[in-house]
Amino acid sequence: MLQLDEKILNQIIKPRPLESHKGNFGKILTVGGNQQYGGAIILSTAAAIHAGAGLVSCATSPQNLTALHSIVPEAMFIDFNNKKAVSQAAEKTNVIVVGPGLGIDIPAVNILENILRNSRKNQFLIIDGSAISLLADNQKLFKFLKEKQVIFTPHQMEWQRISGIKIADQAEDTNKKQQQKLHATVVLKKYHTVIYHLDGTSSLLPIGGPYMSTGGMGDTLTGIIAAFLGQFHLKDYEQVIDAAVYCHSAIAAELSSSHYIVLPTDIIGRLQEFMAQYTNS
Ligand SMILES: NC(=O)C1=CN([C@@H]2O[C@H](COP(=O)(O)OP(=O)(O)OC[C@H]3O[C@@H](n4cnc5c(N)ncnc54)[C@H](OP(=O)(O)O)[C@@H]3O)[C@@H](O)[C@H]2O)[C@@H](O)CC1
Ligand SMILES: Nc1ncnc2c1ncn2[C@@H]1O[C@H](COP(=O)(O)OP(=O)(O)O)[C@@H](O)[C@H]1O
Ligand SMILES: [Mg+2]
Repeated sequence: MLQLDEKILNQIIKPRPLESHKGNFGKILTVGGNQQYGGAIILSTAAAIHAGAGLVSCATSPQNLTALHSIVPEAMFIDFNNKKAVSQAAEKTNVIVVGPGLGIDIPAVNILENILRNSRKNQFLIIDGSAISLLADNQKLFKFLKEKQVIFTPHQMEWQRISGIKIADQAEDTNKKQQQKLHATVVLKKYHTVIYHLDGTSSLLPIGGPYMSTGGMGDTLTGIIAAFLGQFHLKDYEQVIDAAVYCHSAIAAELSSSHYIVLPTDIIGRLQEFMAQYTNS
C-alpha cells in the first residue's frame, strides 16, 4: 500500500494557465441538504469553491437558499425538488457530488435516481453520506453506475452498509475485493483513511486525527475532491483524489497545533492560502 506524503500535493497542485477562465476549472453540481441537514451540502459547496472550482451549483432544499448565499454567494442555487432543473444541471457538469445531508426518505431516493439517470460516462460522480446508505437499500439503482467514473466516500458504517463487511472485519483484502466488485474508487474514511483504486492499488493517509471528529468533516472532503477533479486534469485521476484527501487532513493537522479541535469551516477558510504554497513547482 502506498503511503501518501506531501509530495502528492506538489505533483497535483499547479499554477493556473494564464489563458483560462472559470469554465476551465470545473463545473460542479452538489446535491443534498434536506430540511434537517442543510449544513452538510453548504459545507460541501463552500469547500468546492474555496478549493478552486470554477463554477459551482448547489441543488438543495429551498429552505437552505438564504444560508447558502450568505455563506457562499459564489454558488448558484437549484431547488432539488425541481426534477427538470436538476437533470439539466446534471447533464452540464464535470463533477457531481451527491449525498451530503440528502436524507434517506422517499423524496431523497427520487432525487438520487434522477441524478444517477442523468449523469454521463465522462463525468465524475462522488457518492457520499445518505446517497451511500440509499444505494445500499435500493440495489436497483446500481445499474445507473455502470461504466461511470464513480467515487464512493464512506465512513466505516456506510462502508458496512454498501459492502456488507462488518466494521470489525474491514481488513485490506476483504475491502479490496468488495471495492473491485463495485468498479469504483472507494475512499474509506477513518483514522488513517485508505483509498482503494480501480487498478487494485491503494493509498494510505498517514495524517489526520481525532481533532477532525466533528460533524460535517466528511461533507467538506467531498467538495475538496470535486474541486480537485474539476481543475487538475490528469489521466490518472485517482492521484488527484489522493491529493484532495491528503490536502483536507494536512490542513487539519497544521491547524491542530494551535486548535484543540479543527472545524470543517476552519479547513474551508484555510484552503486558498494552503494551496498557494504548492504552486511554485
Ligand atoms: N451539519 C449537517 O448538516 C450534517 C449532516 N450530516 C449528514 O447526515 C447524514 C447522515 O450521516 P451520519 O454519518 O451522521 O449518520 P449515519 O450514516 O447513520 O452514520 C452514523 C452511524 O454510524 C456509526 N458509525 C460507526 N463507525 C463510524 C464512523 N467511522 N464514522 C461515523 N459513524 C460511524 C455511528 O455510530 P455511533 O456514533 O453511534 O457510535 C452511527 O450509528 C448524511 O447525509 C450526512 O452527510 C452529517 O455529516 C453531520 C453534519
Ligand atoms: N479520529 C480521526 N482520525 C482521523 N480522521 C478522522 C477522525 N475522525 C474523523 N476523521 C475524518 O473526518 C471525516 C469524517 O467523515 P464523515 O464521518 O463522513 O463526517 P460527516 O458525515 O459528519 O461530514 C473523514 O475524513 C475522517 O477521516
Ligand atoms: Mg459523511
